[in-house]
Amino acid sequence: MIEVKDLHKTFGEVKAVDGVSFSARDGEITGLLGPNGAGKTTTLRMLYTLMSPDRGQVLVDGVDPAVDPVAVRKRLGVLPDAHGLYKRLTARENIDYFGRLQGMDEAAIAQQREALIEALGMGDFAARRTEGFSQGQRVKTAIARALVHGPDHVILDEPTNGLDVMATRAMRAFMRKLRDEGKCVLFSSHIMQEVAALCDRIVVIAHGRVAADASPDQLREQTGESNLEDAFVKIIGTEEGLAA
Ligand SMILES: Nc1ncnc2c1ncn2[C@@H]1O[C@H](COP(=O)(O)OP(=O)(O)OP(=O)(O)O)[C@@H](O)[C@H]1O
Repeated sequence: MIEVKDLHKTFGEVKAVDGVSFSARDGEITGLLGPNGAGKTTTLRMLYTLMSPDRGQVLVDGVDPAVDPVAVRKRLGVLPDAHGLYKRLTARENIDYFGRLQGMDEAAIAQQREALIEALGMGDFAARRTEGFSQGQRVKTAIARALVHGPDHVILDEPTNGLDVMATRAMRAFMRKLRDEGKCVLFSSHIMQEVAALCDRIVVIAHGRVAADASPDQLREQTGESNLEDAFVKIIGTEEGLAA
């Protein structure tokens, strides 16, 4: 379980995250939905130990990354907003390298890597250098790399950004599979349909604050809108920055 308590982060004049609290449970997909610039990426970065909060606390299975960042990183698989693949390495080599960084032995790396290549449909390009990969191929490689050590929790920053319809469907199916394995899946998106299609729980973020935190059904109920898209617009107060 991932818990976020009263997180704050300011960059100069910009209050990027202004008191965000929520929980993401194991065996559920939690979506952070918000318009461009709402503070989603900054929140996730504090969660996966890339950035420290000015104030507030993150707990991953009760462990605070400010106290034990290595223990937290072992529990997390992270697809960051910039995928940063090593372009001279093949997809397989990129995955293996991360397994070694996690201290795994070669047999375990090979087994996990091939299972992920199969699950993500990467067989056609796994032996190629990542230089020149399409967006979908890059995202898949970055996800396989993030999951090679078998983390309990998965954090994905805009996982379907730039993917075509087929790749998006495959990514959604993969996220459901992770959820059904009991993992805690937390992802960010500014695409309402995405969140509506996938999430057990939706945390709506606007201007660095949580504007709503509920299941899709509860959101419909709370707003009195049967259509989730209308419910989101009502909660956020504007359609700006949200893609249907
Ligand atoms: N390193 C930084 N330095 C200065 N400002 C930043 C930095 N990171 C984020 N910001 C600002 O903080 C605010 C929140 O940005 P953030 O990237 O968290 O939003 P987001 O919800 O992920 O948006 P998007 O959907 O566009 O990716 C924005 O105004 C952004 O310009």
